[in-house]
Amino acid sequence: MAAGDCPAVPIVSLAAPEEEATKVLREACTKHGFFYLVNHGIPEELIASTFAAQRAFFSLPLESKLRIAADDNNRGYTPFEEETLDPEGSKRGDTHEGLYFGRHVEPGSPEAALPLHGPNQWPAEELVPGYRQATEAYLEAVAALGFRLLCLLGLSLGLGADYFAPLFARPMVFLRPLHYSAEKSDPAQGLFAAGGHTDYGMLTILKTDGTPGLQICTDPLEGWRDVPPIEGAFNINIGDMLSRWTNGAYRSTLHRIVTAGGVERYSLPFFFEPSFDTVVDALPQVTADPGAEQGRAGQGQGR
Ligand SMILES: O=C(O)CCC(=O)C(=O)O
Ligand SMILES: [Fe+2]
Repeated sequence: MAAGDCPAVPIVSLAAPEEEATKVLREACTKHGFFYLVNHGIPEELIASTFAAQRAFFSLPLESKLRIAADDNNRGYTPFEEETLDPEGSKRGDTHEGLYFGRHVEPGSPEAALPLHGPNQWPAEELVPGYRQATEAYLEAVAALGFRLLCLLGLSLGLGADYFAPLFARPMVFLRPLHYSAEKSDPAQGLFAAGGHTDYGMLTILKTDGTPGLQICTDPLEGWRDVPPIEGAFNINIGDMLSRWTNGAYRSTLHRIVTAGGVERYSLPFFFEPSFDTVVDALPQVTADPGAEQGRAGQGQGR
């Protein structure tokens, strides 16, 4: 089957009757590992103000950005080409810079002793007025959306709407605002905006500025195919953790960002993971489709 013949990535609507949304979700997660989400309830103004805040931050001089360089808890700024999501397939680092923000954890609290837990690093208010307010509001809204999706995921797996929430009592969340340069990607030369990888966690809730670039590979024989932006929609994908939880029934699909050049790209991936002490093991009551994991063979690395 040629890449062009692949069925398109499904669209899940939160306004649809629950039974229908659950059915589309299951189909999407077993076949693609990706879906679009519409009627999600996150106001467009909040999304617009969050993107505006990121543009303002990333346009600062490098030394200002480095003042909040990522710390040991993986919170803060990472410069262009620092990250290489597919080290085997890349000749240079990925052409993006980014930031990480998590759930605020008070320094000195028992939780702060855990890896990756701690306070966020915010740019100074006078450097980027309103940055923190917009970004925190977005983080909160998208985390609430994550909890709504957990209900649907539980239903779609026959586990019940309330199965996952207790395992996310103190969720590990990371918002990762990204800024891609206008440099054209060149896969043949090992140059990527973001190299091929799977996400390591449960669920990624991605908003982009509408600039194309996202590609997925569900089967190495089919190659890479575009997942074009749909106005107003989120792109959601399953990570390695949920794939393991479901015995591979829900796929963690390879994806990458390949940019056409001449235009910068901004995106807001949000990584939604269970509490630090949640044990993730294959659920005996969920069975895998034969070959569900076949598209993952040996490319890229998890993030
Ligand atoms: O920038 C994007 O559109 C997606 C980035 C991505 O796949 C990631 O950060 O894991
Ligand atoms: Fe990713």
